[in-house]
Amino acid sequence: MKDDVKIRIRNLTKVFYQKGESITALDNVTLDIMDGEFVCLVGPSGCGKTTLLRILADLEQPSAGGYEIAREKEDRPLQSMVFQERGVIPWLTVRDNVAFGLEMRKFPKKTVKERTDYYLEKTGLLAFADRFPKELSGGMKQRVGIARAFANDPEILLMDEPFAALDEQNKFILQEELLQIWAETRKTVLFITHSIDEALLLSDRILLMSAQPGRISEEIRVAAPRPRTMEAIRADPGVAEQFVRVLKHLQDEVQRSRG
Ligand SMILES: Nc1ncnc2c1ncn2[C@@H]1O[C@H](COP(=O)(O)OP(=O)(O)OP(=O)(O)O)[C@@H](O)[C@H]1O
Repeated sequence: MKDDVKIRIRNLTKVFYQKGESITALDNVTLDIMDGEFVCLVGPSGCGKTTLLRILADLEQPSAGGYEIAREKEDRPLQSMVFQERGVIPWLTVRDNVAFGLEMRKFPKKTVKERTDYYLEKTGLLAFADRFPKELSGGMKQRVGIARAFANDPEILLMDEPFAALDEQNKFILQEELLQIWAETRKTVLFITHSIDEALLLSDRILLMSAQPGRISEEIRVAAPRPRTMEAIRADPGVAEQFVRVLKHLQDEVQRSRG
């Protein structure tokens, strides 16, 4: 694989069969994601975003085509996934949730503690390390999922609308925390969102998908300088133009799929 390509997707097609009908969720998707790139997938509901992530997470098999994730270290998991919900294990404390992947891989106790503490601190969870998920707010639970994903030190991170269920205030805080951790680790991230603001704040590149069957129909490079804040993004005229472009794309695709 070319040096700096982290995820290479070639002619990926996924067809689901249900009750005698076939649904083409992904149609011939070809795409390279570079090492350390933050890419957001945006598209109308049902266009195949989650299907693409699930294939890259090895939870679903492609019908045709394939993908490759460049491996840098042998002892790393290929990918960690952060979901909108269901991301925490209810019977484990916050600390044990974050340490889970590392424990499974049988790292020395000292390494597990150091790495767990580091990400607990980064996500503001150190003081809550001994609590159980039912004692946490929605925002804190999402922090646990993020801390665990980064602590695992995977080759790539896959995030499926991790902030969608949070209120605006919490969402802004978590988005900026995520950006800080990402800036330190420079993990390759593929992130699904329905929020144009979120995509513009986080991404190096936004991939716009067409309504079913899902294809990548356009890409937008977000040139705004980093580190970014929502205030700066909202005040940037270039970004405002890109907002309108993404919005128009979504409106056109929704119209097309209805019509
Ligand atoms: N296991 C499955 N069996 C049958 N059809 C499926 C299955 N999983 C997904 N689909 C169909 O594939 C299409 C793409 O679904 P997917 O969940 O990937 O879309 P999405 O873009 O993530 O949608 P949303 O934005 O609403 O979450 C949809 O039509 C969906 O109904």
